[in-house]
Amino acid sequence: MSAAREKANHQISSKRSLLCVGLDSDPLKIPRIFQSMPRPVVAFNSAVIRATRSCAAAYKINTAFYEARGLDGLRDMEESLEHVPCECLSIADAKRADIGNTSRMYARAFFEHWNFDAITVAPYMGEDSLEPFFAYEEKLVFVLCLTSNPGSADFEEQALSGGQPLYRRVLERVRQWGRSANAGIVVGATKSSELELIRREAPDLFFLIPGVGAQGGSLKESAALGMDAQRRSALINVSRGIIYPEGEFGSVEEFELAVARKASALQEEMEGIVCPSDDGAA
Ligand SMILES: O=c1ccn([C@@H]2O[C@H](COP(=O)(O)O)[C@@H](O)[C@H]2O)c(=O)[nH]1
Repeated sequence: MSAAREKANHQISSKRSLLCVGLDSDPLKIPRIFQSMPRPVVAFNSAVIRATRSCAAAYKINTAFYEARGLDGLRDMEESLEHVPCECLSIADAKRADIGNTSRMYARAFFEHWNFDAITVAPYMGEDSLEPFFAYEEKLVFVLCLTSNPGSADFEEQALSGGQPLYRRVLERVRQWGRSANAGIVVGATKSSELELIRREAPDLFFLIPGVGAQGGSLKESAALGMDAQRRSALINVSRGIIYPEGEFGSVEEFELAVARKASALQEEMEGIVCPSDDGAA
């Protein structure tokens, strides 16, 4: 069993939460109080992490928000990763994969250099492009399956010659390729009508479910339909819906309070679904 998967599942059970906080931190959107600090994005991320630590099972760093700023951004990503509590799963939302030779370098970068627990990868180039990621048996590899965006209709939902949609072929293959339970898939929260069927067909995979909040997916449906039979093995990502609370903040503490309120409201919604027998009582 992959250590990363165990770590995530332990967090889900102990925090009664499937919450993955997305650190999609855009320097142009972060509150003014951080702007005058020496490393605004790192200060912002560490405040978000402090405010959400008791509710979050995982943190997802979308690398695009850091790569967009070149070396400064990568330094911020590296330093922010150090603030992610070691008990929580760290996910590099990098959506990589290339010919095997190149994928090995991507896997080394994210799993060895930065030591993320998990990564997102694209299935388009096939088995040899993903094998270098699955070779890290202790990590979790989330393969894009049915994504949350409208463009999922262009390829993922297209039927192959036998009538099966492409995303279901991806699902079938990922189940064969993963090792030591280190395989996962990404399914959008906006695709809740397909989520039930996908979970039935893949009872063993770990699900990463983005698209709640700003993209309109339902938290309750995604949580109820995405978990496995043990009521674990699913993470619901929320990025903008947590990290950018409305209002002006006079201090970091005020900002943290607003973020903590958002995170705990989401955790409370999930608690009764993760632990139904407790009626949500802590
Ligand atoms: O299908 C997908 C795959 C990845 N994402 C990523 O998740 C977050 C969602 O952000 P929100 O602000 O909560 O909408 C973001 O990093 C996306 O790149 C996704 O949305 N859908």
